Amino acid sequence: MVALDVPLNRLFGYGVGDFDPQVGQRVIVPFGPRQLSGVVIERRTDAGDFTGKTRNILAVRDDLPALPAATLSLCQFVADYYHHPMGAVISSALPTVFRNVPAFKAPAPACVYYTPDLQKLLASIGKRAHAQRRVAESLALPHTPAALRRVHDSGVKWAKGWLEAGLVCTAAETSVLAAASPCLPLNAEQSDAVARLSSAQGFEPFLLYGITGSGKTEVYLQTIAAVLARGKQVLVLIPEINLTPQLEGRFRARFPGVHMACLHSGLNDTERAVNWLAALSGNARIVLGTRLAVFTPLPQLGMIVVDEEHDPSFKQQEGLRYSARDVAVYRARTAGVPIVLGSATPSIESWANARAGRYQILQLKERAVPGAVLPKITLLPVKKAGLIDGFNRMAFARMHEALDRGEQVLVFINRRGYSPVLQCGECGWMASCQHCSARLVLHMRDRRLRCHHCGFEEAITHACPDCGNQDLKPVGQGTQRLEESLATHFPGKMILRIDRDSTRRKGEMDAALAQVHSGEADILIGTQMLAKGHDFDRLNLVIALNADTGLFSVDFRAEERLFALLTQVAGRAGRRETPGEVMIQTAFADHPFYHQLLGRDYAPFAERTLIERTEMLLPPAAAWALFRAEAPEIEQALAILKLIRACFEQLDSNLLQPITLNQPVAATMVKRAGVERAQLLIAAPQRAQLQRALHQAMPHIEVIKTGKGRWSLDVDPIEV
Ligand SMILES: Nc1ncnc2c1ncn2[C@@H]1O[C@H](COP(=O)(O)OP(=O)(O)OP(=O)(O)O)[C@@H](O)[C@H]1O
Ligand SMILES: [Zn+2]
Repeated sequence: MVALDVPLNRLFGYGVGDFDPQVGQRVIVPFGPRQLSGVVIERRTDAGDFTGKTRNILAVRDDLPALPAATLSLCQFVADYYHHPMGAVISSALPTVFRNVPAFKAPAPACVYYTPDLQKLLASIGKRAHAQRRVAESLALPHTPAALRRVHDSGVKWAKGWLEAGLVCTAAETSVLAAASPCLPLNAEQSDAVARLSSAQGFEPFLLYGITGSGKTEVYLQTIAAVLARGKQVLVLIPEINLTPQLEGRFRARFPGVHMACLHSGLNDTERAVNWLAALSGNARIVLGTRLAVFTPLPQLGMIVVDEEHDPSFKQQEGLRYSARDVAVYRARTAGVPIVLGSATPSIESWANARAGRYQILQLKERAVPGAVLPKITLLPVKKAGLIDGFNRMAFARMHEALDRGEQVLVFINRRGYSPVLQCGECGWMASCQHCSARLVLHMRDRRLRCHHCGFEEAITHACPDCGNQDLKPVGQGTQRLEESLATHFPGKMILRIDRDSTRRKGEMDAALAQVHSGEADILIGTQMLAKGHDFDRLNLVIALNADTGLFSVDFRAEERLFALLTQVAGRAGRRETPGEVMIQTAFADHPFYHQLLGRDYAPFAERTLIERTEMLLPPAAAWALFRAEAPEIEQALAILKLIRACFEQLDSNLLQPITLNQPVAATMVKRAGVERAQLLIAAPQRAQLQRALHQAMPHIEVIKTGKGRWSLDVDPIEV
């Protein structure tokens, strides 16, 4: 029986022919007129049902060793829990190259070049051959071919020449032992955490609840050292943001002799496949990756770390809608290994688990750098009259002071583009997307109006299409407008805007961060990309604009997210000896949310939120499944959901009894990318009850005729 990535929720039977495929092996099979790559899930000796028309497999691919049973059963759990076809789950768990029919040819293993005697090497190079001398000097430290090419285009060619001349050596990338960055002497809380984590036996889930800058990373590093010393592999999951290089650097510096494999979207398909195979073979001892890495086979898994466990990017929002954090916890349990979920603002789900005693709490209450304290938070009222280009006067005053002291300032606004609305001053018309129920965002630099939901764009209109008025005004501000106005208020200061538009191309983010670290940049304007995880030395003042937008959302998780985001943003300030200050501009200074934020203590907020959720029967006090449907017309989408709802109504009464069946409703943003959307929420007090009902209902739901529409299921949705 073979699992194939086709939209049918079943396995497919094939004959073995002349092959001897093992369970977990990759095979090529005929499927209609096509050939597909699949994975053997089961071998049956009773050919009973399959004689006659059964076709044979065409090939067994040995580019991929058979997947271990643990990986197959993890995929099976995910397929069952998220109600997704097994073939599709396996396919998404595998690196892309193994989803294709052709065999994957792994490139020769990367080596590094270095010189044992730099003086001798330099002596062999002409004084004026500056480029060659530069490459030679770089070889004092081991360089991979790719790194050498960055030094100079001909770097590798020259290194090969010197290799032949005996002036340069090569070594396998992993065997080079540079000096490890020293372990920091831990404070009492950190060493308690490391002690408890490294002595954990079997499945033990921990919540590492530590304020920003409390040295959670150092706790991971020293715990990982202990796990590696026992000969085990470690899986480290991090959110889908541009933090990987920084974190990767810290890990590599600490464990220079250890083979570490990264798995994230910054790698090409070949690199991913090579790293993944290194994990599977056991060669890679540390796997550091984003969401998808949770499926990486690790034969000697000894511990799982989920950093910033509250981050929404751990949940995939399309196709296989899994939560990598939840899957990681399941994986740790079946593998019988400890798992640590780290955050300054744990998800309310994990908070509830810790409160219920299911997770052990390890708390870090102090900032790690001696003398560093949490920043002071001030709320600045936004009264229209008093604002200068959107800023309270006080904010400007503080910015001047900080810049005069030679420090950096971060202005945080979670909105890219120039302004979110282009409006006609006469009739009130606003530029909207033709395909979505959304406004078009003005991008001044390239004079375009863009939809941030579907990617639609058009040239800026110069006259109102409704009344012909030529006075169209940008309303509200985004990062680009902020950049423009700050440039006039702070002439001569280097302003660096970091958002998705300014870092689209490869290397742009690294270059920007380098400018922050070198101190070149004075004012940073950033969206949430810059809010998380970065460790800057000279940043003591953070100003957050427009935070209120998260406060009045229909999504019950909006406050939780805003708290996490503002805590992260605030956490960038004052990470060294100088105390930081955070100013949040708000029109709702009396809102209980801000009171709790001012307390800089997440616990009271989490407690209040958990009580509210329990009273209102919201997750985690209930289990949710959300069916979404989309169709050209909203009525069609609603009709599909009515049919789905009917499948639940027909369940046995004991299955149906604990279930709350809501009515299908239009989505908050009805139209998106040209289709209209609706949703149907199914709830139950417990996950198991919800799962039983889903398992009974799904076979009926899968055969519903959907006409021009389609539906999808999101178990444990994080956006509603
Ligand atoms: N025991 C220690 N003594 C001195 N400095 C430390 C210690 N532990 C960590 N640090 C330093 O403190 C700073 C913050 O640590 P780290 O980045 O690990 O914090 P974090 O808890 O992961 O923060 P965040 O949640 O904001 O990402 C780093 O510069 C780190 O080198
Ligand atoms: Zn659109």
